[in-house]
Amino acid sequence: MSRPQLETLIHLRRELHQIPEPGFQEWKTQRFLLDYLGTLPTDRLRIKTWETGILVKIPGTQPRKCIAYRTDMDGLPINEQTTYPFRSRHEGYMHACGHDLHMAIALGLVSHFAHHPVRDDLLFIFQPAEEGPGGAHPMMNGAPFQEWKPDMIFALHIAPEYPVGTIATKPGILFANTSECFIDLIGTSGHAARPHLANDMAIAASQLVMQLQTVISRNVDPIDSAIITIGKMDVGTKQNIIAGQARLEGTIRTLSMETMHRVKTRIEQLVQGIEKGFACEGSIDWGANYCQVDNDEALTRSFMEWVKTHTPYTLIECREAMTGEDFGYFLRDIPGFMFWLGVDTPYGLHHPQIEPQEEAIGVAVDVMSRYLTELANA
Ligand SMILES: CC(=O)N[C@@H](CCC[C@H](N)C(=O)O)C(=O)O
Repeated sequence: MSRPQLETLIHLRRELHQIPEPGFQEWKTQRFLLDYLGTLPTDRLRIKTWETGILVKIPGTQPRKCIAYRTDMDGLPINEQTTYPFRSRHEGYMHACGHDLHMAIALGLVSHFAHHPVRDDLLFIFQPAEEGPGGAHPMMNGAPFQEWKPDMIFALHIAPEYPVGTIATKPGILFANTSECFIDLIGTSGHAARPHLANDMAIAASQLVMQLQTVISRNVDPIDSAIITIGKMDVGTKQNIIAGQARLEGTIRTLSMETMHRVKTRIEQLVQGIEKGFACEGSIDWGANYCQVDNDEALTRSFMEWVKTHTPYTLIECREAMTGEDFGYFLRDIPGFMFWLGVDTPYGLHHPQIEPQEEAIGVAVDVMSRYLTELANA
């Protein structure tokens, strides 16, 4: 890709970076993407919207199959702390998981194939709500996707830990099963000086958080992997009032559905124990569940070999990660894979200071435009 083409995509990424929006509220993002798509040779593109998402089909010259590429679109509730002059204009929201880069890459690919037709149909999917509550599954059930259902599907995710020019993936499970976990405990509030007349949910919640970690250390096979992270606790109302309620918000990660089931069962038992032990009421809402990202063995192997032999980039066969991705729903039905794209930043995903190297956009468009061309013309 030429320097001016890369500059255009970097500009698009910076514009998108300034308007991060929560899942299923990506209306400005959708408008921005549609406006850019409108500048491309529109006689070559078929465009449909679904909620805040977009599907773009580029009909092939002699189609035998349809090949899809997917990007996510949503931002995260994080107060940005980067050094960028183009920081988020949406107070309290940030593209801290690379979805701004992911979208710029997808736009680069649409632009490329709008000007360079291939034999098979191509479908570009701009999917809302990856961070939650999950847009992939409902989008797949929607009419536009059903009408244009692809035969293969691919996606990438930025990887802070790898240098620019690195592609990392593996056949089989790449990302974990996930389930959100919201636990409410209801007791009785009261005066700080009269604890015997109240039922303190600060104590109950603290004990529960500690007990939850024993599920990982004592109920999961140590050769297997699982995580329970409680990322948020909301307890009580004031320092001198005994807390009558507590809410724990977290996420569970496992490498199999069986382990997910076991972990959830143990959490339910522990919450029942807290109810008995503290004479309170407990309830659990499992929120959004994502199935594992399970890369197709043969397609992934042949892509890895192709990167090694046909590109100047570094290919790493990585280990699975406990990250979640609702792209797993696409891969449950359609063969394909996801890979990591090196963006070389010391700050991890979801960090308020993450500043991915934008040159990686060029690497991704180069790799995927060449790979999709080869598949679509084979
Ligand atoms: C790539 C990435 O960071 N994905 C998120 C997916 C979150 C799923 C859901 N909201 C949950 O928290 O379980 C991740 O946190 O791994």
